[in-house]
Amino acid sequence: MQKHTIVVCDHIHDAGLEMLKNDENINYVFAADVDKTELVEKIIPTADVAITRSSTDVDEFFISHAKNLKAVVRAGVGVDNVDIPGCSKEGIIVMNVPTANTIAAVELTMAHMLSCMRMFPYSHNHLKQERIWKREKWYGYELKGKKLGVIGFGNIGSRVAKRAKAFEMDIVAYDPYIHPSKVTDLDMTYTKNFDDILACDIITIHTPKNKETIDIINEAEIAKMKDGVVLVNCARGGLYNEDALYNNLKSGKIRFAGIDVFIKEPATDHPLLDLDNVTVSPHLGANTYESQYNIGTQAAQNAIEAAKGIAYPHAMNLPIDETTIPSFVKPFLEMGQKIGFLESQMNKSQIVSIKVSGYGEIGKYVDSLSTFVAVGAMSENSSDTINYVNADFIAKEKGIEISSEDCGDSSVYKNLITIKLTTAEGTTTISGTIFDDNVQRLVAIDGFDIEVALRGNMIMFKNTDVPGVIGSVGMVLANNNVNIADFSLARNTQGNALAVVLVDNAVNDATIKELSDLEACLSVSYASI
Ligand SMILES: NC(=O)c1ccc[n+]([C@@H]2O[C@H](COP(=O)([O-])OP(=O)(O)OC[C@H]3O[C@@H](n4cnc5c(N)ncnc54)[C@H](O)[C@@H]3O)[C@@H](O)[C@H]2O)c1
Ligand SMILES: O=C(O)CC[C@@H](O)C(=O)O
Repeated sequence: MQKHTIVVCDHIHDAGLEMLKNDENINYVFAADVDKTELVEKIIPTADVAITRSSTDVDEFFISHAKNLKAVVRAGVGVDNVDIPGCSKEGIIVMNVPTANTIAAVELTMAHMLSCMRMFPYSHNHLKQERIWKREKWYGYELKGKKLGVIGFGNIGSRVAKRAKAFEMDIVAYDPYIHPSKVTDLDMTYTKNFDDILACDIITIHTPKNKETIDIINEAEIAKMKDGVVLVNCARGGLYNEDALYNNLKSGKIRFAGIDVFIKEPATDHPLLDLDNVTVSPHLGANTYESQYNIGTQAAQNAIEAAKGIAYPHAMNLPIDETTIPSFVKPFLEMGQKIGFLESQMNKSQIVSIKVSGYGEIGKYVDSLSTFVAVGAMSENSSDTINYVNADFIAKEKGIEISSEDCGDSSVYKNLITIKLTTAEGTTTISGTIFDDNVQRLVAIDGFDIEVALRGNMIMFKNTDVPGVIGSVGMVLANNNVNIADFSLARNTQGNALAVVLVDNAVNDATIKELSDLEACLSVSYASI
């Protein structure tokens, strides 16, 4: 397999860096400490995939130097510093890591809210820095009984609301893009009237930053608020207009504000820092060890999968209109691409055709699905950079016939996809489904009914169904220091059997050859997902 270059543009957890270092197919470049202009001009042109955080803007300058780039992995949630339309134009997939830092941001929001109510950092400094013990100076307010307005009730907003409820606050949530029951089921108030938010004692915001949400709180909105209102922003700078925030903190209309994010960061010179009714933090919402470990490892895993063409988890600019497809379709697209990738490793030869069949509701989406399968199948052995934009075109150029079929209802599974890959050497057919808990499972391989996970290092061993084969396979693997993680077996009516063995580490060609020399072996293939 050719080596893929992954450039890490900002700091991520060491565990993620280790994953990149340890993958023999990845050429890993750590560029977090490189000056940003140098990064873009000298390093980005070599990148197949870039991992970024909020310190690296993926803007016109960046994109114009990204000559080989297949994907950008934003190691975090917010993609407001990524030019998504610009990336789409160049066929660059943008992915984020959506929930890994949710709890960290939720807990920081609670910390700001409590600090605002009790002026905690100020009383702390008074005693610690100035050595003054003046209890009468530090009267605060309680959260209990106060109305909390939550703007944006997604991963973070909804969890802030739950924690605030534990403090016996009354919650009012504004989010026009969710079903009201998401709020009302929690015994909280859902509103479509923004004025209900403005009437709250404390307001916290948890929306993305976009045209609709920039300045969502400005002078006019603040004028409608209660005197002495408290505002918290741990989402993005500029959702509350910064000038309006400053003026109204200064006048006392806003009693206190808790701010983690600024329009321009680093914000070491910001006027808000001069006020003594603000608690600030330098964009620390994601800064817990737990969150950084989760983000770093997930970003690395997603970047590796994207670099190899296996999958693009959490892609935000897929070549389909996501508003027109039901949510159950996206995991099937991702699984289709992985199956295509798996089959091209099991059946290594010139691809002749790919046929995609969909059973159940998924049958309506087989055309989109076939593009994803083609990306997976062609990525393994192609010198071209294959993406969703050029996959069909490159397939045609290579003479690969791609077809798809809506097969109507599935007899056993609600939705099922079957992918048949034909190469100059033969045909491989694999079926897969997604179980309710969003788990991808292969359910048939070359006519054998077998249920296996679609991940890791997989050995597919076909044999005549005679005693002692499992032991011999286990022995060969043990002798070669290969540890078995999972072993699934299936038999057919022709007296043959298939074993799918998941192993902990990569398997070399010599070990596969030893397995193929076993007497009962009909065929053996190895794939790494
Ligand atoms: N400070 C930090 O370090 C930090 C860490 C993580 C996330 N964030 C930021 O927090 C914000 C929320 O993240 P999340 O993970 O909860 O995202 P999310 O996508 O789960 O939730 C966002 C919610 O906002 C709602 N929304 C969108 N437009 C809206 C509008 N105009 N009015 C009201 N609601 C609207 C959406 O419907 C959604 O429910 C993002 O801006 C993210 O970048 C900051
Ligand atoms: O740490 C970062 O890069 C930003 C974290 C956070 O704002 C996010 O959007 O995930």
